[in-house]
Amino acid sequence: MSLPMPLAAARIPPYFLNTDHRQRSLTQLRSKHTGLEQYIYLNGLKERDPNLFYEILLGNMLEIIPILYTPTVGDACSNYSHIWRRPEGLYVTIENKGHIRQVLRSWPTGAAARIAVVTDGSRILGLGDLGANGLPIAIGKLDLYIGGAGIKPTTTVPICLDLGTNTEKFINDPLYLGVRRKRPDTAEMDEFMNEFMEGMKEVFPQLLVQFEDFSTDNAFRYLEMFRNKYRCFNDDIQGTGSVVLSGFLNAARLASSAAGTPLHDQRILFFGAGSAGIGVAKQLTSFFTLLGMSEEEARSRIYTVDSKGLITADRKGLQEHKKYFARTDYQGPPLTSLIDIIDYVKPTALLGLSTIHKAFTEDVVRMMASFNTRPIIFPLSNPVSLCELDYTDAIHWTNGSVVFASGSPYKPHEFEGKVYEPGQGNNMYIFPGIGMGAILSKARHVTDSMVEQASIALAGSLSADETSSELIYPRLTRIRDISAQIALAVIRAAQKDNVDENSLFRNLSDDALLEYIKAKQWQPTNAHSLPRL
Ligand SMILES: O=C([O-])CC(=O)C(=O)O
Ligand SMILES: [Mg+2]
Repeated sequence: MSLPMPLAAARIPPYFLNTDHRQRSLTQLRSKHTGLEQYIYLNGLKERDPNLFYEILLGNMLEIIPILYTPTVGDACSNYSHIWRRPEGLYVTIENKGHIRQVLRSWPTGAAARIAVVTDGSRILGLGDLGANGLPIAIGKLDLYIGGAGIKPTTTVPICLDLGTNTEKFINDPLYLGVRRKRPDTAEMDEFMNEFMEGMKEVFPQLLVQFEDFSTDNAFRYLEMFRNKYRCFNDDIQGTGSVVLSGFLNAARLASSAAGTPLHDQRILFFGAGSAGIGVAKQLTSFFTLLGMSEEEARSRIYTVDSKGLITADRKGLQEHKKYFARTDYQGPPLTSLIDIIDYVKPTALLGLSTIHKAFTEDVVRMMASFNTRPIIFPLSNPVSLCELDYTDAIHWTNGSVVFASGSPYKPHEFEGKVYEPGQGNNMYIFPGIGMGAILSKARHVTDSMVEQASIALAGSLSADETSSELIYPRLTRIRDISAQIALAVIRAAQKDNVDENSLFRNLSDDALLEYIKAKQWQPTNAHSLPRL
């Protein structure tokens, strides 16, 4: 409602402008008792006053990101049909098949859109098929694009593809917001996805599409189908692959300076062989080949484990995406328990992408520490309630020798007089920079080398202080700077691969280009926000 000025002024409390409304909002936020209430509060603040919302996000990242993003966004998704307040993203449903373009055209900012995060809700974090409740993960990722890379809010589009859900509980919930049907078969879904992607290209010609939290088979399938046709990437395969490679490189450096194990002697055990597990394994092997290893040699460094145990090539009915890393050199009876597998493999690094809470038991962790001076243990499943290992346990059971990164945040921990800081191996360090680089260079596609260079740039971005504190990822408060450096590396890789359509950058020096990228980063205006009347 807009009122004539004198009347409008009369409705603002007389001393309002002399008070710090940002502080008031933070106090209100902190008075909420659960993460979900804080999420709802922030969501309301974003609607009332987006500038203030982003100011608060940028000024308090360590506090706010775990609410908008993992772990609390997991609660927001699980409960979305119940906490829903207002439209805040685009739903494209299976019932829209045949006229998806019209639905896309209803998005208010139209062709100005630059980045869409698209989920079909079928595998939200490690929480499974949440159907139409998946939208908050797309919103959370885009808030990180805005906060972490400086993408302009009005150019972002969160999209939930509502193709039904196989989770009975939602179909039976009277408040469930989605279409009440089971998910379609592959043929029907392919038709839908083809029409959707064609429509996206037509309605939003400048758009980068980030696929998020699709079930494993579909994650690989649509990445392969679309990666050479559209400007797109998959965050769970490529983003997670890239961020974990980066943390692994820094972890291996720390571990090898303690034990002298060179990079090519690492044995890496993946507990979990879904899109993230296999995505990370592929990123690591591809990097090893850059170091001069043969593909065979690189692949032999990797062991994968799923719910049935060590994945071996002789196993019947192995899913397609698991075949590449299936072992051909193990002959005995199937190895099913993690402890037996660790005893057989003697890994230097144990990576968890299983969504099995506390799967890394005391025995497992102590065994890792028994043959590694600095065991590398990354329990990466999200949210925290599904993480394979708590940070405090990791520190205690290894006497502080662990090199640790989890997918969701943990607080620093004091042990025997020393404060240990955990790493967060979450794709949030990578996707904002990949996105910004792809958008600015107008890359036709997101190539493997753009993803790989993002990872190398992140690994090399530690400050002297972060290196001396033995961190493997930079501190989150520096994410805007880090994203700019990653974007620079991504643009250079796009140029080398000849997929850039913005040739202006080719003549700029790295310093000049970095400056340009930073100048492009959107800032909330600091005009003192007035309440909307
Ligand atoms: O969203 C996150 O925190 C990381 C991620 O992509 C996932 O777990 O699916
Ligand atoms: Mg994800």
